[in-house]
Amino acid sequence: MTTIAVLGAGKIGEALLSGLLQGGRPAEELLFTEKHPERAAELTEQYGVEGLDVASAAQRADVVVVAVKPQDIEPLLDQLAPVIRPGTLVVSLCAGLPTSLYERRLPEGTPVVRVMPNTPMVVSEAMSAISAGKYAQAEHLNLVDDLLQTVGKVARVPENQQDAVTALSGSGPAYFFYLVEAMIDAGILLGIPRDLATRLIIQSAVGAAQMLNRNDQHPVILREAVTSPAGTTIMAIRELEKHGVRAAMLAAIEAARDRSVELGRDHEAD
Ligand SMILES: NC(=O)C1=CN([C@@H]2O[C@H](COP(=O)(O)OP(=O)(O)OC[C@H]3O[C@@H](n4cnc5c(N)ncnc54)[C@H](OP(=O)(O)O)[C@@H]3O)[C@@H](O)[C@H]2O)C=CC1
Ligand SMILES: O=C(O)[C@@H]1CCC=N1
Repeated sequence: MTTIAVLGAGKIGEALLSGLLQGGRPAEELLFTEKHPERAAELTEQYGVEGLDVASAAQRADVVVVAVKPQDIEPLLDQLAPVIRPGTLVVSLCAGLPTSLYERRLPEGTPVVRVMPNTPMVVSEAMSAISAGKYAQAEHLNLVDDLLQTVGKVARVPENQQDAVTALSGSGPAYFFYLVEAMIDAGILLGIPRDLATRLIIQSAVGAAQMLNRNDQHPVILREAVTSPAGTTIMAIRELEKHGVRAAMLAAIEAARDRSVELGRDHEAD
């Protein structure tokens, strides 16, 4: 039995708890900590998972998953450092934070794995990228890989790619939601009722995602197959190009990468 404590059961922490439960992990093997007692009570009622304080969770956990905002890491490490048991595996889900931060602040030799997951974890379709810290061995990386495979797909990446990965797949679902939102608005502009516009666009997104997921055709080929000569799609593509949507996407993802780097810099050693 491997006991996993999620420290900070907010959006991604809750997604992980619910994904692991859906993946068949028993509630008795999961713990969480939360700042607000009302939220902790709600989560326990909904998932049957026990909420504890950091010290009690650290006493019982074999794996500690850190899922607080990067800006909240320092007080959490202050709480964790004196109570974590030797050999406990620390898994960080935090954007920007390097494994070296944990290695510096927690007892010497603490194994750390940095992970960038995403919220489709709630439907067991997460994309998680994992990187080993200085003291993490193959067994630690394998354990995290197995754990995350129950909630989606896993890629192993060098830690120096994690800021870019954060910008691509960590934030990635938000870009798709944004696009869906904009397309539904376009439906409203064209006089389609919101419910119908929403159904049309969501099913188009689901179908397109499944075609992409078949892995046998490049997105360009799929787009070309929709784009008839002198037809409707090419008129739309011309507008997208005119408005610089591709360039906007490149600049947006670069800005997200830069913010991830900045979040890590805030916690560099003096
Ligand atoms: N949301 C996402 O799609 C993704 C997020 N991440 C990363 O996951 C982390 C969490 O993000 P997200 O879930 O969105 O953020 P949330 O703010 O939703 O969740 C963090 C939770 O932790 C609580 N918290 C803060 N400090 C402590 C503490 N010392 N002990 C216990 N609980 C604490 C917060 O309470 P309070 O709100 O009161 O401060 C909040 O409920 C971030 O580092 C983010 O970079 C990674 C990938 C995707
Ligand atoms: O926006 C954020 O900072 C977090 C990290 C990746 C997705 N959400």
